[in-house]
Amino acid sequence: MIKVQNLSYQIGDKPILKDISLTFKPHTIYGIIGPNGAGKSTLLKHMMRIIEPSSSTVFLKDQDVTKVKVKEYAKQCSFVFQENPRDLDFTVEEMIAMGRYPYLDYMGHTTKADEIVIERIIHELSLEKLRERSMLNLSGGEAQKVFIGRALAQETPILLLDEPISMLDVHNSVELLNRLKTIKDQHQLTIIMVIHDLNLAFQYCDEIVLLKEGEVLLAASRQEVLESEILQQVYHHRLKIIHDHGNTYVVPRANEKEA
Ligand SMILES: Nc1ncnc2c1ncn2[C@@H]1O[C@H](COP(=O)(O)OP(=O)(O)OP(=O)(O)O)[C@@H](O)[C@H]1O
Repeated sequence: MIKVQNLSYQIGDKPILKDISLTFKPHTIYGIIGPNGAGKSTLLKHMMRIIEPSSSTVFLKDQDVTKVKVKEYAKQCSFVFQENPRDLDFTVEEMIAMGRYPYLDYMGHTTKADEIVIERIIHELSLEKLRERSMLNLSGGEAQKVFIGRALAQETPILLLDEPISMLDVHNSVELLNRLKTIKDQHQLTIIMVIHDLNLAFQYCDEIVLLKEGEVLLAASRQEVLESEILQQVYHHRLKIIHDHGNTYVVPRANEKEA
């Protein structure tokens, strides 16, 4: 279980996060949503420790994360950043293999067990045809899938993803979200992702955290958030909510800006 407690953060005199407290439980997909600049990535960066949180604000299994060794943290939490480096002269297979680094011995050797995981991830993300290709000449979407594969190869109980589908086409987005849902169910994972696509957020996320101007306005089940008027107010846009054969679709209404 990962928990954020009274987390505030400012840059200069600009408050970016305001007293955020959230508890993320296992076997749940969380969608962090909110308008541009709301503080979504900054919140995730604190949980990733890209921005080292001040003490007693982020806890992993009740332990202050600032006291957890980086390699130990890497066995518990894997990340995919919003912007990933593209100038990496490694093959796709080598990149996925990097996800195994917390488990390697001091010589950095992979074992048969590591190779089985790497093969499985390559297969599950349909990366077979790209496995020998250099990261240098992949498309944006292909590279994004590889970074997600590297995180999955870490086999952590917690997965933090900053806009994991931002570069993927419709088919690849849905395929990836289906895969995440399956591994969440199989391994009781906690998946926390920043996601802009409200329609997909409400189809795949069990819980929604709605941020605005550094504050949590609502953290609740997707159903509760859907039923709340606050969603349309925050985005200043009317949304059409369609229930069809057990699915719920959230669609922005064209030409109807202000809610
Ligand atoms: N280094 C920085 N210096 C000044 N302001 C910053 C810095 N980093 C982030 N900010 C500001 O902090 C706020 C929150 O940024 P953040 O990237 O967390 O938002 P976000 O909700 O993820 O936005 P988006 O949806 O556009 O990705 C924004 O107003 C941003 O301009």
